[in-house]
Amino acid sequence: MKQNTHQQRTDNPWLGLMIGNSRLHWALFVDNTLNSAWDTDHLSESDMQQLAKTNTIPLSPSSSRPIFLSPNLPITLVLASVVPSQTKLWQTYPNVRLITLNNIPLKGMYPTLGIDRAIALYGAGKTWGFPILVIDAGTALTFTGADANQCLVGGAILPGLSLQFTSLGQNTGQLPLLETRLITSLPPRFAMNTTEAIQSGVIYTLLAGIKDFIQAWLSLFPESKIAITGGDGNFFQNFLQTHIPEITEKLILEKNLIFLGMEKILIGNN
Ligand SMILES: Nc1ncnc2c1ncn2[C@@H]1O[C@H](COP(=O)(O)OP(=O)(O)OP(=O)(O)O)[C@@H](O)[C@H]1O
Ligand SMILES: CC(C)(CO)[C@@H](O)C(=O)NCCC(=O)O
Ligand SMILES: [K+]
Repeated sequence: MKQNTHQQRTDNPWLGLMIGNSRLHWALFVDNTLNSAWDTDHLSESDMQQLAKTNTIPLSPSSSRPIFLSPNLPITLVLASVVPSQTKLWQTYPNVRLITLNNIPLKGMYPTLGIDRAIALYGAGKTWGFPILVIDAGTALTFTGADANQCLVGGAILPGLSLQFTSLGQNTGQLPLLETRLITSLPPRFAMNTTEAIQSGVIYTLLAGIKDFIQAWLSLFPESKIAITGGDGNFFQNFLQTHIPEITEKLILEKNLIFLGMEKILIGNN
């Protein structure tokens, strides 16, 4: 039966790796359950040499509990990547399974759709039901929606929070480079200093844009849930709750959405 083949595939521990544009996102699954998730920088040259030589992955969720991987029976690495140059580096690893759009049971996808968007969308729909809208607040901020038939409706891509600060900081003579993690409260809308003026412009414009996309989505699919993920997911969820309290009950923050999606894809019951 289908059930058994699934169990064979998923009962052993496996490591999920999502190669994002800024960093690597990892998750360890043990007994079909997400055991731990963590982020690292992209791997260095020497890390990659170690991987090629020993088939061990020089990373661990915590230094006190390293993952020791036997070269004879390497842990399955379930890989998805939006950075083609990084994908290639992992092809030396013997037990790697690359997830591509072909593995995702969504209809109507276009060929260049980002695999992270497709996995997160599928994971969210399988978890909270279709139709669904996913907001991924990462390096890029994306909206990706699917209808009740698990068919891609489409979405939008714009520079994420840090990238907006970076583009101002790096492409102007006088503007400082602001750090997202230092922002703990909303700035005044009409700011009287440079730092808060940048924060106001970027944050209120992003919030207004997100609100507008959510409202446009809900006018098409009033019963839809909206899942938020990505490095800035917390940030936006907090502010959206105060900004548009009426959608609070529809908003779901799930930091590990990409890994929920990988798990659903491995289980394979469409
Ligand atoms: N330690 C961190 N390093 C980098 N970005 C961080 C960190 N903590 C929070 N962030 C925020 O996360 C955002 C990047 O999100 P994320 O890590 O999801 O991006 P990513 O690696 O490009 O993944 P994706 O490709 O899925 O967007 C940045 O805008 C930044 O504000
Ligand atoms: C939009 C990003 C950068 C978000 O990580 C990624 O999904 C990507 O590279 N997408 C390809 C283009 C598209 O999704 O239409
Ligand atoms: K990205």
